[in-house]
Amino acid sequence: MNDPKVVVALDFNKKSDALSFVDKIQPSDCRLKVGKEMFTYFGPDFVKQLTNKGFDVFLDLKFHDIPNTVAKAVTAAADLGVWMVNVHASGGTEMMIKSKQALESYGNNSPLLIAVTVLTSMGQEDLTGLGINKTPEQQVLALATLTKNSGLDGVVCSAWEAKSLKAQLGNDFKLITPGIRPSGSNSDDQKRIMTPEQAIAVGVDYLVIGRPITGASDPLNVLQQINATLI
Ligand SMILES: O=c1ccn([C@@H]2O[C@H](COP(=O)(O)O)[C@@H](O)[C@H]2O)c(=O)[nH]1
Repeated sequence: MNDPKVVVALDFNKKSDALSFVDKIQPSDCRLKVGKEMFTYFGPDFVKQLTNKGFDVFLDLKFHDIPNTVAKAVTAAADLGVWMVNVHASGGTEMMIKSKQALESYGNNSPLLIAVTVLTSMGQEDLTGLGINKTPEQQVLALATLTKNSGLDGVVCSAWEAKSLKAQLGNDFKLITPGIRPSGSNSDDQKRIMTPEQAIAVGVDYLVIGRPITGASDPLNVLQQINATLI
């Protein structure tokens, strides 16, 4: 069964730019991520357009609100037919449990529900600035443990935490990592970065990659090169 590891972050402000890339690829090449920018501009219809083409869509809206509101939001995501949806683990156990329960009636059609731990754009200084006296690795482990105990399917973290999370939370607990940068590419605003090959080697399940692909002069070629290194 084909299980593409790369999830391309479609962070465009023009639908035509996103579709000109999407029209060159197949669902077997990669999964697609729709985040706050494209969802705010183009809404559920854009997500439907992608799922209708057969793509697995990760709806990356990082819900963070009271339990009732987030449970209803993930239900709306399930109604859209997305493959994966996320919440912030810092929303707490009750919010995560209620969200997971809200998806029970979808059975095998339920999207994977994962939680964001520490954003990959954040490093030690950012945590300290928030008054968190832990290393990123310790804080990720604390939030990932909360997420697993709430019954969710996995977490968004950086590849740097993958080894210890797999060892402590088990292989079935999915790790989805942004902050992936092919060697030689710009890190942009990402702080906890790793190359695609290294990330797969440390046990990451899915690699979220945006600008290194979408900002390239030949995005399809970059995607194909990355996929070739993961075989
Ligand atoms: O911790 C996180 C959570 C989400 N993201 C999102 O992933 C992509 C990364 O894009 P790049 O262009 O490859 O940096 C982007 O959509 C973020 O919103 C993240 O980077 N880190």
